[in-house]
Formats: sequence, structure tokens, C-alpha cells
Amino acid sequence: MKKFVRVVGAVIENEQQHILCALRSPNMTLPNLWEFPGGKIEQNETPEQSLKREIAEELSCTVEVGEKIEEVVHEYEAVIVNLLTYKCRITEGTPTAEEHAELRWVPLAELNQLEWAPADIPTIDKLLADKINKNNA
Ligand SMILES: Nc1nc2c([nH]c(=O)n2[C@H]2C[C@H](O)[C@@H](COP(=O)(O)OP(=O)(O)OP(=O)(O)O)O2)c(=O)[nH]1
Repeated sequence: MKKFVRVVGAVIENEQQHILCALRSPNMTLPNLWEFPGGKIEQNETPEQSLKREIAEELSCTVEVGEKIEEVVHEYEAVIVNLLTYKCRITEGTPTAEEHAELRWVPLAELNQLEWAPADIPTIDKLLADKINKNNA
């Protein structure tokens, strides 16, 4: 049976409404695909605690966790990923790529130009739909 993992991803937005995108390195699973920084939720952790821990480890900075954006179950070849994404804001530090091949601030409207991990697509679609709704309001 495939492993089932619960994963959190941080949608970190800055004041220019750019989103922090992280490139998985060639030696990771899902190599060279873009993702939201984050990782597996450990036992006895809430998603919020897990996000704060992962962001401290991966980006060496502190975030405040806001509203949930999307929850997705995606079946990969080797694993089933239950991905929860949350809006986050940096409260301390400057993001530094401790584990990723690259970090890039990308305008919301250009997010879909990157090649994303498949489980991330519903979150991207939601962010883009929310932006269109806001612009039409
Ligand atoms: N952190 C993160 N992981 C994601 C995203 N989308 C997505 O499918 N994943 C997958 C990749 C991994 O299989 C899993 C996250 O685990 P992880 O961040 O601890 O990844 P890892 O490479 O250290 O783990 P592993 O798969 O090598 O065991 O979820 C995302 O946006 N952020």
C-alpha cells in the first residue's frame, strides 16, 4: 500500500503581492519542480506548528500563519500526499534557501508560468481565481 503523508505548504506573500516560490533540488523527490516551502506534519503537531518549524528549518525565518487556502489529496507514483496550504507572512528574517535549489518572489499573475509539483495546482488556481474576483469587486 502507498504511504499517505500529511504535508503543509506556506503561501508567503509580500507587500507587492509577490509569492515566495521554492525550487526542489535535483536530489529531492519531485526534482526540479516548484513548490511552497513546508513539509511533512509530524506526530502531535498542528499544521500551524509544523509550518513554523519547517519554515525556520528551510528558510531561516519566522512566519505568522493565516487562513487556510486549500486542501488537496494527490496520488503520486510512490506516495499519496494530503497537502494543506496556508497564507503566511514573514515576521522576522529574510528567506534563505537552506535546502532548495532556488527561491523566487513571483507576481501572483505569473505563478502559472512555473512548473509546479502537481499537488500544488489547485492552490495556484485558487489564488488566481481570488485575484480575479478581487479585481472585479
Ligand atoms: N513542502 C512541500 N511538499 C510538497 C508540495 N507539493 C507536493 O506535492 N509536496 C510533496 C513532496 C514530498 O513528497 C512531500 C513533502 O515532504 P518533504 O518536504 O518533507 O519532502 P522531502 O523531499 O523531504 O521528503 P521525501 O519525499 O524525500 O520523503 O510532499 C509543496 O508545495 N510543498
